[in-house]
Amino acid sequence: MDKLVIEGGSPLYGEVPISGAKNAALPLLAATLLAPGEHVLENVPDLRDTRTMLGLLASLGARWERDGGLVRINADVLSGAEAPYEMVRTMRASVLVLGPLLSRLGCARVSLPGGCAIGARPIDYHLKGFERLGVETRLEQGYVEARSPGPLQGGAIYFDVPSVTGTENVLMAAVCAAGETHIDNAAREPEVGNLIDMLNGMGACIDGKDTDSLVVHGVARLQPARTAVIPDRIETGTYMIAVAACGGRVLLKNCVPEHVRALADKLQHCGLVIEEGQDDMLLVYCPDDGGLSRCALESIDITTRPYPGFPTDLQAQFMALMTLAEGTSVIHETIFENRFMHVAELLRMGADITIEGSRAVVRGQGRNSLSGAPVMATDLRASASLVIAGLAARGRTEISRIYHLERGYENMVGKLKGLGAHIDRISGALSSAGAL
Ligand SMILES: CC(=O)N[C@H]1[C@@H](OP(=O)(O)OP(=O)(O)OC[C@H]2O[C@@H](n3ccc(=O)[nH]c3=O)[C@H](O)[C@@H]2O)O[C@H](CO)[C@@H](O)[C@@H]1O
Ligand SMILES: C=C(OP(=O)(O)O)C(=O)O
Repeated sequence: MDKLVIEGGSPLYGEVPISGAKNAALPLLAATLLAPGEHVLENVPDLRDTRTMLGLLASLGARWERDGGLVRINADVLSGAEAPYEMVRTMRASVLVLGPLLSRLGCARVSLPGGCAIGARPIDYHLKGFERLGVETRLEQGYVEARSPGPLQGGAIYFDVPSVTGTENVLMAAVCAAGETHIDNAAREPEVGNLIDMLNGMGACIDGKDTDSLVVHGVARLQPARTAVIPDRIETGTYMIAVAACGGRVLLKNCVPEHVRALADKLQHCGLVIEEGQDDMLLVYCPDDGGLSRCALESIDITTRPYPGFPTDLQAQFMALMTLAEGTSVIHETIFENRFMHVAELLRMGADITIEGSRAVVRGQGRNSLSGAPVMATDLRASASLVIAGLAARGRTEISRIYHLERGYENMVGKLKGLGAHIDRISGALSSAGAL
């Protein structure tokens, strides 16, 4: 099994380019199923998840080619309407093809994703939303079978909890439904806004972008468009936290400072200096304390919330940071019921954390408190938290099961090496040879 090997203790210096957002690229790729013709997407990150989505689109009949971040997709003829279990189980966001297939073909068969390491993650809001548009849904042999007896009709949908992919899926189903669709308590994440921009560029008529109340005025048809994927705010936040953990001074390029406001506010409280440059730059550094560039970190509490609140996708990374702070931090996870898988691994590195229901109490023991250890990644952001802990720890950390990380971080090893980190990816063959 491939591993990451990190020799911790080096501050980070330099520049890092932020990639396109996984969570924006996935719905944009799915949306290309909505209209025949050639769609062009820019700034598409090359990740395991975007490859899986391109594989899924190809299995539905779409043709695509990729040149760096530029992806051209042509979905003139759809040859199927099914997303099989083998694909959905490796990437839950495969359910995002349900909405476009319903809009284009009036039917779809998509495997239920099931739970994952961070929680049960049902898709009942998606299905209720489709039903409000006149779609009949049933569960058969682990698959959602959705069919519209006639043309889709606009309807009124209220989400009990704002769901990101639920909002995206219903938007894509509703764009060509007759009449108006109202989505209330919709998700306001920037990735939803990116999808709305793409859909409106294709000829859809959606009002209410960036609010929790969306109105879709159904249109007869859509045409392809050219759309750029927004910068990844979770990748941006991960590197910001890494600088806070390791010390140093890093310029983050091609990011949207506004999208990481909740994190920046917490990090500034902890002692990090953050300067917004031009629109697409953030300079983060730990003020110098006698040449070591490793200021003392103050602890602070966080509660995860839907955007613009503190993102659950940065909770694990922030927890790694709080183990290095002076004082106690309470981390309250309100979005997913089981998103503390990283705690057991951080304990192996010397952290002092106890879990009390949906709260983790982190007793920070200062900057030099973690020591390297062999640890195992359990999900995407848990993996990122272990990388941050490993970068800040004394000695060597080996992280196994890194395929989780590769779902969502483009070239993380290369980017960190570019900042001076001592991190390498070693292949399974090499690591077992080393063990002999
Ligand atoms: C591909 C993608 O964009 N993934 C993101 C998306 O996931 P995803 O869209 O799956 O997450 P949701 O926003 O839907 O989940 C929010 C909450 O609603 C619950 N819920 C959701 C749908 C539903 O039908 N029923 C239900 O009960 C979930 O269990 C969770 O407690 O938003 C999450 C929350 O910001 C992020 O962590 C994920 O990185
Ligand atoms: C939970 C995440 O992704 P997904 O919804 O694709 O599982 C994530 O990006 O942190």
